Amino acid sequence: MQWTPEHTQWAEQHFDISSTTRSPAHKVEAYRGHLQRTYQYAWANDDISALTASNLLKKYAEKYSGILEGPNERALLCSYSDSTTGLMNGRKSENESWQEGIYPMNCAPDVISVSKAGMTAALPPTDVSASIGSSPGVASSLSEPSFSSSNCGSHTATTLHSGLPSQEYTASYNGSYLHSSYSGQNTPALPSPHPSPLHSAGLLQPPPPPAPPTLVPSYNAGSPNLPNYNYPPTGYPSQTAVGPSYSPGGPPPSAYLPSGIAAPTPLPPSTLPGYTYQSHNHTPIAPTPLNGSTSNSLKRKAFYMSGHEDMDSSYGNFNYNQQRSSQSPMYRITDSSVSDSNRGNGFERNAEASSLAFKPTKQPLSSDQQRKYSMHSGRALTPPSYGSTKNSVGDLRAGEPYSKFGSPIMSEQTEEHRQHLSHSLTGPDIGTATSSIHAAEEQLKNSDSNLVEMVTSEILQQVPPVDWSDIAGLDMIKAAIKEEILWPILRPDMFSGLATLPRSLLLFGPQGTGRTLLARCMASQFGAAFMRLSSSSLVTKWLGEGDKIIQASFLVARCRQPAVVFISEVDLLLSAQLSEESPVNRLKAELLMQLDSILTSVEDHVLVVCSTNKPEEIPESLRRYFTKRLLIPLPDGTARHQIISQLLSQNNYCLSDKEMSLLVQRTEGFSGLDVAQLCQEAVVGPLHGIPGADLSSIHPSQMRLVSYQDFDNVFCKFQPNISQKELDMYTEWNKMFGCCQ
Ligand SMILES: Nc1ncnc2c1ncn2[C@@H]1O[C@H](COP(=O)(O)OP(=O)(O)OP(=O)(O)O)[C@@H](O)[C@H]1O
Repeated sequence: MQWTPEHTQWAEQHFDISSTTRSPAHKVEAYRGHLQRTYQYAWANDDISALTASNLLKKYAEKYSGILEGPNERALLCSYSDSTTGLMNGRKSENESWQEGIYPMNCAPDVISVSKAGMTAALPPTDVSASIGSSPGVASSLSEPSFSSSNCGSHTATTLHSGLPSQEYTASYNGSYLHSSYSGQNTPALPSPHPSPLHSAGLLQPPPPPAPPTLVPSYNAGSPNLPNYNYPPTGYPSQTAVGPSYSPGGPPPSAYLPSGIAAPTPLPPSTLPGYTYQSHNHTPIAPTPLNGSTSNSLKRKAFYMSGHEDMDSSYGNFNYNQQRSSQSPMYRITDSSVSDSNRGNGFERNAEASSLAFKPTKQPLSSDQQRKYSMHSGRALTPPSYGSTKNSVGDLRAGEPYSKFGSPIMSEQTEEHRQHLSHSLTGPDIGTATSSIHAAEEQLKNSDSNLVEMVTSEILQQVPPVDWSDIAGLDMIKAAIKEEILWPILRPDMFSGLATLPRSLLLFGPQGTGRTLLARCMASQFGAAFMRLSSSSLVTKWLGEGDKIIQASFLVARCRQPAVVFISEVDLLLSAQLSEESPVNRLKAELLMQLDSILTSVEDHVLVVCSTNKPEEIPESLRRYFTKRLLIPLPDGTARHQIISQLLSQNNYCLSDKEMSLLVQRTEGFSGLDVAQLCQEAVVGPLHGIPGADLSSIHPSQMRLVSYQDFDNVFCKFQPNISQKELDMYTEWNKMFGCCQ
């Protein structure tokens, strides 16, 4: 239809558009003017009838006059701005402060560049249905394919947004930055086929590609001591770019593809020069609290199953080998005095063995090593401990008597930790966390010192840090953990929409599939203390004082927070089969009490990770204690290949591609642990047949290479330990109660 002067007259009868002042007293007029222009724009450019346009104008004039004249005028303006005008054409009011406060793209690049991981705050309305506790990041990343014309995103676009025309600005474009609560008011979607003037003017261009991540948590870059640390790069392509979730005028270049939340990257340590995270003034838009983790999971699955090679660099398979900063505390293993075997690639059996809880013969690490590990694992993303009094503390590290305990702070790290904390925790968090620590310290002082000492030496683990790349396969699980556990805890300010932070996690599935590795990895990523409680030890060896041990462990965890408490075989403690007289009930009651307090506490930074291979034993009423329940399956072919390659890379071997494929085939149904043990048996094959006397003098280079025959010889010792029936049971349980199908 044609624009005629009558239209202007009509509008003038409805709005006073003469005011040009911006004083608060004229805000109503200014805003009305804005609305009028906005609607004119849409009206003049769309095929709607004059009558419809008039009705709409009238309707919104009434609606907005109510808003504008209300007591919370400013807030309401902010809340509704994008959902109406944004939907129209993306234009904003000339009112500067309104623009600053609202326009999300101003802050998105900042947030993105800070996270270096492609986290977008944009959540299209299509995703607002998911649940609290589910990751907005997932939603954002999975819904991004509305830019379906892009090479990387197209595969998901068709499945997830098939209803949306590609290469077009749809209503979801402008609304996509809104938290669901912003769109509570029904707004007519008057699609504008025209790009925003800001776009046209080039004011909303995607930011330049962010600098390559420099704070990626890995620690062997360039270290000559860790030549075999990482998996072959093929499985873990590097992160190429992150970008905002829009692209004016057409499909974004692939480098700007919205790629969702990438691997959590350590928050920049305070020591990094030029770090300006705290300095930007934009408040990130609260991501949408999601309902329905299932939909998330399905999206994630679709994402992963539809050729994620193109995109995984910015998602689950973030390559930690890239661009490591020597200044990041995660990479500070430069001291050659720590042997390779202690560097912790997750495949180090000695390290594994040394981490068994309650093992009295465990050799504690030397104090030097302890300090190194605490430096590495303890300062990755957030400080392992902090407090107000420098030098007021003893360290709860292994072997230190309780009498030395005053506070969990390692004195020389205190200041740095506090600075870290100011980056990772914001606002009141800092105060509350510190006060929570002090409270825990007081309690600990009144506890049985022998018990505390036992806990700090046996349960508080001094194990090498674990990187995501140490864990073969499990891409979806790793992505879910990063998005739904790590990020919300690391950046609570960005996840304020979540009613509760996910603080407890149940990893269920067959044994030996890497659940402990995952828990250790989480601790490493958090820079958290890692505490490992073995339920079987608690209910056997420590039954008499098991409840006190649990209590003391959580107390120490609070003192050492951030901390990850890992409880293996938790079904033994929570089983529905326990008789009323069973002494295990005391342990169960104590554990539930501790879980309750962790779940309800806003100040504690303690994550509880439990594992079980009998999830069905956990009574229904207790399932709720686990905010997330993730099935950790047997490794698939690719993961088995990675495990074998990784383990063999520490030896001289000779296997053709065909033989390797055969090994992968023959290990079908094996757990990761089975595969690891098979390799360990096979690699000693060349030693067989060498006379004992010669063994002491033989040089490694004189040994024959490990061959397929060595594997063949030991295969008979290994059988898949798990039946198809059990696997089906896990799948069923996962379907009913799991969070990641
Ligand atoms: N996905 C994996 N990637 C690499 N190694 C793995 C993986 N899964 C298992 N392993 C190997 O198996 C060993 C045991 O793994 P882990 O202890 O984490 O399993 P788990 O599920 O906790 O088993 P359990 O419950 O029996 O203790 C690891 O040290 C590692 O060598």
